[in-house]
Amino acid sequence: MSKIVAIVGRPNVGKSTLFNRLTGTRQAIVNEESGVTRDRNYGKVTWNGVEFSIIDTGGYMDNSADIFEEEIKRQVQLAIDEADVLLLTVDVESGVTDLDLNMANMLRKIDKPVLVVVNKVDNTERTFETAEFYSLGLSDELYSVSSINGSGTGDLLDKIVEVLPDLEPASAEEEELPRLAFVGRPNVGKSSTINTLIGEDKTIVTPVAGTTRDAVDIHFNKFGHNFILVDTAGVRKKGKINEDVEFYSVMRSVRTIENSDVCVLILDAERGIESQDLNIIQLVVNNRKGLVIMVNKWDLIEKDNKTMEQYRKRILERTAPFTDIPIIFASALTKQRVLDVLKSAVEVYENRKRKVPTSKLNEVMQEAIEQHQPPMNKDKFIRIKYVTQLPTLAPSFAFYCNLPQYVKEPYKRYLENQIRQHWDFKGVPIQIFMRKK
Ligand SMILES: Nc1nc2c(ncn2[C@@H]2O[C@H](COP(=O)(O)OP(=O)(O)OP(=O)(O)O)[C@@H](O)[C@H]2O)c(=O)[nH]1
Ligand SMILES: Nc1nc2c(ncn2[C@@H]2O[C@H](COP(=O)(O)OP(=O)(O)OP(=O)(O)O)[C@@H](O)[C@H]2O)c(=O)[nH]1
Repeated sequence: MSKIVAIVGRPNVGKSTLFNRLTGTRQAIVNEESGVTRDRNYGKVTWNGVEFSIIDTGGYMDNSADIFEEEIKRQVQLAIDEADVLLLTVDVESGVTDLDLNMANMLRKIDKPVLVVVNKVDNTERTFETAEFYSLGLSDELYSVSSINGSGTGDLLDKIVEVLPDLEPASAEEEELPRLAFVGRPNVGKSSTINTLIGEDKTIVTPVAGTTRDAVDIHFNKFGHNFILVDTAGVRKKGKINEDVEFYSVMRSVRTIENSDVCVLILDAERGIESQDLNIIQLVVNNRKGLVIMVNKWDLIEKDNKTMEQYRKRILERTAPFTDIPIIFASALTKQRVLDVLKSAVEVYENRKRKVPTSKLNEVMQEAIEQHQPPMNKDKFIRIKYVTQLPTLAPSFAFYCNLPQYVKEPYKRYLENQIRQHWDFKGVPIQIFMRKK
């Protein structure tokens, strides 16, 4: 089960610098070619063996002076709804401001852990200036950090791990059921699809209340398979605000995606695939979950015998380099192909569990490597000796070779494609590692 930490704070206090420091990465995966937008706001951290996600709530708005306080309030409220632990970040250079106080007021009313992080404490003198933040009335302890040089962040991470909720692992029986999630922008037809699926169905076992909030998972049976539909309440609850903003759709999707095995991304056929959809796909891929794309409202499209293929191509142009994705053209309204979506999700679930025997893998891949050797790098020959599939939950492969650092992205993509050509990993992100041998 997922654990989510959100960084909140007014503009310019250093949220994104803190985020980069805590996630230990420069998450600027700007991949212009593939059209996959960068992922500056979401990252995974493992500290003392505990894994959690961090979300930076900043940066979605332009930083002009006329930032609406209303907008900031909404962001904080959403972070409060969606996260398990909140980091209220403040800036020792500017001291306590009205906006800090407003946020503190909102955060004081909730019963989730809130840590006050005083940022920009770059040297000892500045430590003496942090005391004024006790006036926020939020905690007995302040965490003084310098996101720029890293000081204090270890203590902060220790504390985060300490206060994260202990989520009971799901029961053994539940562990084995495929967990499916429906995600997508507002109004694409998520609720309608779920209702079409479970509407009059009498085989629903029980709605199980989520542990941390009002998420409801529904046990469900169709064509001999048992499933869990993840977070149906979150989907079915009507949005109170205009959520057609990237931040909201991503933020709302994080926990749902993390708690699933396979995500069905629903698109509105009349709108096609948009940048927010790509963000959601990025989130699915980062979490190494399975993916099915459902193009909903297909009943509204004027079509001939080429429409579907053209539509499919257009989507895959945007998701590249990940293009081995099932796409189903359906209508929740007329029920056309809605069951195919479910079938496809089950296939993807099985694909994600696929384990390729090492001998067979080497047989096929050695041949592929012989046919197309890794390009020489700095006059050096790269020799790939053998490959194994790692015992991870989602498929990942380690190629052992003499100079792993010299094997570049295009060649890794070649290896991945070869794997995909020989075994069915449709809908499943694959990781390729090069290791020294
Ligand atoms: N001296 C010092 N400056 C810092 C520190 N952390 C961040 N800054 C600077 O503060 C400025 C704002 O940092 P950001 O991380 O962009 O702030 P933010 O809160 O994410 O801002 P928004 O994206 O507008 O919400 C930048 O110039 C940073 O270099 C720090 O620990 N010490
Ligand atoms: N024509 C047509 N309309 C559809 C279809 N599926 C959903 N709709 C309509 O699209 C609108 C939005 O559907 P919802 O199921 O509420 O969408 P949602 O994604 O759950 O929306 P949010 O709760 O806002 O996130 C409703 O008016 C539905 O009747 C479909 O397959 N065809």
